[in-house]
Amino acid sequence: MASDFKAIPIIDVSPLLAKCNDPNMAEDLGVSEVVKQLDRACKEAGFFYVKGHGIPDSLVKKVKDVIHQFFDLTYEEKLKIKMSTATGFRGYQRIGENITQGKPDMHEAIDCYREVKPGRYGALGKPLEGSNLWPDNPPNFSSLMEEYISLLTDLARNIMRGIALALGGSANEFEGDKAGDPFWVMRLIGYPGASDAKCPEMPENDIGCGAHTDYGLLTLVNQDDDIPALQVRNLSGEWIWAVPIPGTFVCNIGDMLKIWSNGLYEPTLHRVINNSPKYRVSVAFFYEPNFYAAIEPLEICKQKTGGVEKFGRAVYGEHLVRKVTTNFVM
Ligand SMILES: N=C(N)NCCCC[C@H](N)C(=O)O
Ligand SMILES: O=C(O)CCC(=O)C(=O)O
Ligand SMILES: [Fe+2]
Repeated sequence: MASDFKAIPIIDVSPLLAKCNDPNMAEDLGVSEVVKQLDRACKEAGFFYVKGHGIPDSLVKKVKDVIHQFFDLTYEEKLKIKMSTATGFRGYQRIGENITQGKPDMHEAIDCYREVKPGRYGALGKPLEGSNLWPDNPPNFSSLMEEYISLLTDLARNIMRGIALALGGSANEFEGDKAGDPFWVMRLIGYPGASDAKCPEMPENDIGCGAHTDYGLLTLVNQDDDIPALQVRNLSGEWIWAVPIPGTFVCNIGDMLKIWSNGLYEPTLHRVINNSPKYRVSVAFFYEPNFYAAIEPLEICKQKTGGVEKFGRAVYGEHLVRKVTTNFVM
């Protein structure tokens, strides 16, 4: 968050996607143009919309439709897939159970993580061990989400190739032991409206999700059309709306990219306030480093920022587990 941006840029990533498996992609003019836009967006806002992403519109909509259907169920039904420490923090959490900056958030959600088999990440990964809990209805809920996760993982990996070039690295900078085996997190979130029947006591301007930054590399948000609710804070502290733009994902960078880029790119504070009378859903997909990735400033970024490391070393999985295990009252 390094500027007083008033609007969030829209980037057509199709030229990047067309060339992202070409070993000479960095020399392509179309790719260079996208890379320039990514660099600017990451420096100035930490947020950007992507269009030309190739994810079918029908899937993007379908995913939100089934989530609306789920949140319309009674608490009793929803609690059949209740999240707990025993489920590896996977599953359904009620309104007010997620805590941000010490205050309960006015949202409900299903949290999902990449599967963690027992022992896979040793003692550190133990709290997240388990498989995701999916609703029974519709019967294709889980296959729909799995298809979505697979497509978004590929898309995020390709956008990260553009970001790697923007930082002056090779396109594969984040492959291998950095994010070649990416962890992922997905939150299916529902925010009651200002006078929603599900939450009649909710006042206006109540916080759907308090101000925070995301934890990993790159987040892709698929939000309901027609309901502005996501806000991003600029340098002066003004909250800039990330209004829904049909056909796009809202993307933002996470905490680990700040370290890898030695502060060239910083995650931006954002929050959610649903003042519309309508119930809003969003799907936040978090593309993250390898669970055990050791994050320290990349040499190329250090050189561009005075040669001194601005941040100490972090392990992504430690950062994630610390957040997840302190996010809830259950
Ligand atoms: N996996 C991610 N990034 N989730 C974002 C949730 C942010 C709210 C959370 N209570 C917090 O305080 O971090
Ligand atoms: O619902 C949204 O638009 C964004 C949610 C968010 O910022 C998050 O879950 O990290
Ligand atoms: Fe977020």
